[in-house]
Amino acid sequence: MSPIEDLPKNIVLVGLMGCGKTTVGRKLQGLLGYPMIDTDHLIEEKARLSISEIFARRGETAFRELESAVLNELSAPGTPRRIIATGGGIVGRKANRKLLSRLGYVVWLQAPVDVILQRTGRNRDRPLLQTENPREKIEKLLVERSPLYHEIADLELETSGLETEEIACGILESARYHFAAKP
Ligand SMILES: Nc1ncnc2c1ncn2[C@@H]1O[C@H](COP(=O)(O)OP(=O)(O)O)[C@@H](O)[C@H]1O
Ligand SMILES: O=C(O)C1=C[C@@H](OP(=O)(O)O)[C@@H](O)[C@H](O)C1
Ligand SMILES: [Mg+2]
Repeated sequence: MSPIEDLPKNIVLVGLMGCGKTTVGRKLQGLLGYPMIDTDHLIEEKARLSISEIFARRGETAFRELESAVLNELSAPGTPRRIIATGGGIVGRKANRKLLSRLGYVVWLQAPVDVILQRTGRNRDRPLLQTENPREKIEKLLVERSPLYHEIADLELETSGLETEEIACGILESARYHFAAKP
């Protein structure tokens, strides 16, 4: 596989919780050997609290403020190219969508609701899903957010049934094609 350095932009992963942004981001890092950043991890470092603690102690609005602040920092000019995994709700704000579009090649990772439920049911670190009916919540978020992901996506990828390595390789192949077609 040829190196990513020929790609002119970051790779940005968006999509609902459990679609594999963090995991595929790590896989891309492994394949390419250059840094992967997860906005949720930057938020946790900044707040010195876990995502669940931020939601519990400060509320979702405070979390969204931190998320926008981190995205602004990542958008500063002159930063080296990276793989950026985002939190599923980052597309909620219009200003964030604008920054994400500018930041890189945006990949929307998708999965059916059943698969998302299965993948996210393994742990309790997603406060939005700590409800009586997580399926209903995922369905609602899917309806609300799908047009927002679509608005900024350069690539839309269904991930169910695919290994994370296959997804990462597919992203690289598509990104190369995209930038070759549009230098
Ligand atoms: N393509 C995949 N196939 C199987 N399991 C996956 C796949 N992508 C992610 N997972 C698993 O689903 C869970 C959620 O993945 P994660 O990367 O945290 O998603 P996100 O960051 O989009 O919320 C993790 O346990 C991860 O190992
Ligand atoms: O969809 C959301 O609003 C959220 C998704 C989470 O990230 P992942 O999509 O990586 O799970 C995390 O940012 C937070 O729990 C809120
Ligand atoms: Mg994640």
